[in-house]
Amino acid sequence: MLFKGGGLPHESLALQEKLFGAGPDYNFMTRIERFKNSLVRVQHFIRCCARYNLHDHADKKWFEGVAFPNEVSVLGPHSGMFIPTLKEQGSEEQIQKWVPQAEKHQIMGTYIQTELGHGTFVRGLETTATYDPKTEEFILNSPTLTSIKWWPGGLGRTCNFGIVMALLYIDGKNYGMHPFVVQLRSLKTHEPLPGLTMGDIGPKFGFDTVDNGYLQFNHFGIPRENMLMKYCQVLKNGTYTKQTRNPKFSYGAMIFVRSMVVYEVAGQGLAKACTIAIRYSAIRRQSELKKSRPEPQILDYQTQQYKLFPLLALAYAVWFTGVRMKEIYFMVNNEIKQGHTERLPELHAISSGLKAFTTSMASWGIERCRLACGGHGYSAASGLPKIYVNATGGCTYEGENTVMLLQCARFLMNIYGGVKNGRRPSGSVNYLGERISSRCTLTSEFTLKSLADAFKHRAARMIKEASERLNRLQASGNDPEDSWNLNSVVLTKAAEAHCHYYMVLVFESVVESVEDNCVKDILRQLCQLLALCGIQENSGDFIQDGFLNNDQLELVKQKQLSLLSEIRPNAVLLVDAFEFHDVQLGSILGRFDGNVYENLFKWAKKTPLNKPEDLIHRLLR
Ligand SMILES: CCCCCCCCCCCCCCCCCC(=O)SCCNC(=O)CCNC(=O)[C@H](O)C(C)(C)COP(=O)(O)OP(=O)(O)OC[C@H]1O[C@@H](n2cnc3c(N)ncnc32)[C@H](O)[C@@H]1OP(=O)(O)O
Ligand SMILES: Cc1cc2nc3c(=O)[nH]c(=O)nc-3n(C[C@H](O)[C@H](O)[C@H](O)COP(=O)(O)OP(=O)(O)OC[C@H]3O[C@@H](n4cnc5c(N)ncnc54)[C@H](O)[C@@H]3O)c2cc1C
Repeated sequence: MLFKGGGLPHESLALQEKLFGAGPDYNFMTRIERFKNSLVRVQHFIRCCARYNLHDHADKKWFEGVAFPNEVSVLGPHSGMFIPTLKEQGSEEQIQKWVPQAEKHQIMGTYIQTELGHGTFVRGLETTATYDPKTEEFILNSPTLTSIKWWPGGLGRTCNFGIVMALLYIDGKNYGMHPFVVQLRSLKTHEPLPGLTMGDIGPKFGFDTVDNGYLQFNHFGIPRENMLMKYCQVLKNGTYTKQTRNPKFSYGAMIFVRSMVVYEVAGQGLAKACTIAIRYSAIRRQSELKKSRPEPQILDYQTQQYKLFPLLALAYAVWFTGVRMKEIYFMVNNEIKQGHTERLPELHAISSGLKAFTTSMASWGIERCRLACGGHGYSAASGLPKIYVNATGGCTYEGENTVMLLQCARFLMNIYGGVKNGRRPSGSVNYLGERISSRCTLTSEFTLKSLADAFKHRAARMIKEASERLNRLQASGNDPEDSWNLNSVVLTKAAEAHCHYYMVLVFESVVESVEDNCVKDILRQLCQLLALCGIQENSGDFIQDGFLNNDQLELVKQKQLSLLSEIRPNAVLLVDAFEFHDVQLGSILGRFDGNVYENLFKWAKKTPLNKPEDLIHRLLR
């Protein structure tokens, strides 16, 4: 049970539900059918929560994994953003009023921030909420075309409530972005309320089961009590008060989801893709290794191992890092609730950095898994296209990845600047205060410590150089903003190096904590492979300052190749250990029983194009 903790009982419960275990095939549906099917599942899921007394969020998550395999349902924005924002930004009274209704799904909400003209630049959003002390209302308005809200999940058709991020105006003064609870649709008729123009934004790359929507406000009034008032209040007479706390608290929902995405999206998506590709590679036989011998399993080709085993190692690394990210989020969030906000900047930086780093790696990795499955990987029957289109959304939503790396880099530059002025860093950046050795200690043993040290050296050097380059750009006459932009490629690479080191370190710590020697040895091999591939793929970074020499690089290559053979006997077991049920994988290639060909044939026969259809028949006759 390296992975699951208490998840299995809830998965088994969910699998007993006929609708979840053996529903209609997603691949043969139109977008509208996919959406409707997901809504039917949502309703059934809600009934199951009541029937099985599922209140705990983690328990529901296990259930959801079976109910909505490899897709986001409209419950995602509701339970992942609407409810957490109410809880984090609402006053006690507001929490009492809305959270119980939301948890019982009597109201369904979403998080409404992005606009047609701006997503990344939150300070550039234009929707206004103007307080009118006479009516004690906020008047929400979309003053321009670009201010129309665009993208929120569930907004198009489903949700009847939303948290709207808007600029607060009182007496002509702009107080910045604040969250407002807004009823969007009638609880009786489900029609949009007067003053709101709303709908679905149309088909997308993935996310077929979510009605991402648009919303235009036409001087739409909401009661004063609907501004979430935990950190800032507007009194009846229009007086604005705020606690002397970090103004970025209103960005809390984004930190939460970014922290969850590492595990929920990147970790799960890549682990599923590896399960499919590795199981299939053990079933598929092709070509000859030796003359007049049976065709080998394609997993026996070194090149196939070289494609897949580094991704398997990455899947384990991202999974462990995602679990650690969640722990850090809840720990720091608890500290914040008790008034200790010192670690908020670090939480913002590490969640931004890891969200970007892991979703990019997972997205690239899932596509490599698809390519490694040859022709059948290209078929929807592989399940890989669906996993890819949904997971790759994580590179964009909740902060576009480049922008998130730059946020992480901003923190790293602040910390590095502080170190130069004698401050001691702590937490994930404590290594920036250490003396880092300039020569690599890697030997043919490749201890995990020596590998992690190599990544530490790389990150520290790249952060130092990014900082020095920034200073040089300013010293040569550029203003700070231009210097930042002229240095931004270097900055994103420094942030990636920091995240890469963090991931290797997390993996190393997990290996050290394992007591079973056999499991420990196997995980050590994976961790070594992860690190060695990281060194080889970024070898320029490690050689640039003479840290690693050519002889060591040759050793890296040799060890990488020998690890492929060492991992081969355990490869299928290592993906089985993720314990994904066939329903969760949604893949004929990745079936647990390995019965691929027979099921591919059955599946193809069911495709709607094979059914008698008048128009096609007439056109072809
Ligand atoms: C329990 C389980 C529950 C289930 C969960 C399930 C999760 C699974 C998810 C699957 C489903 C997901 C569905 C998809 C949902 C997508 C929802 C969205 O996209 S919604 C839309 C998402 N949209 C986006 O993500 C938009 C992305 N853009 C942004 O977030 C902001 O515009 C920005 C951060 C880029 C800049 O902000 P700006 O205000 O211009 O700030 P400056 O740059 O000027 O920096 C000034 C200072 O502020 C600091 N600081 C900044 N932020 C924070 C923070 N959060 N905190 C602390 N500090 C922060 C910064 O470091 C700096 O410090 P210093 O150096 O001065 O000391
Ligand atoms: C599937 C999906 C679900 C979503 N769900 C929601 C939701 O529920 N609620 C919601 O409010 N929003 C949602 N969004 C919107 C999402 O949060 C935004 O699309 C995202 O934050 C990116 O912003 P953008 O679209 O403005 O990208 P842009 O900022 O326009 O990005 C375009 C390019 O510009 C670059 N760029 C932009 N700014 C900078 C900069 N400062 N420095 C360097 N490069 C820069 C980016 O790196 C990128 O390459 C969703 C989006 C998707 C795809």
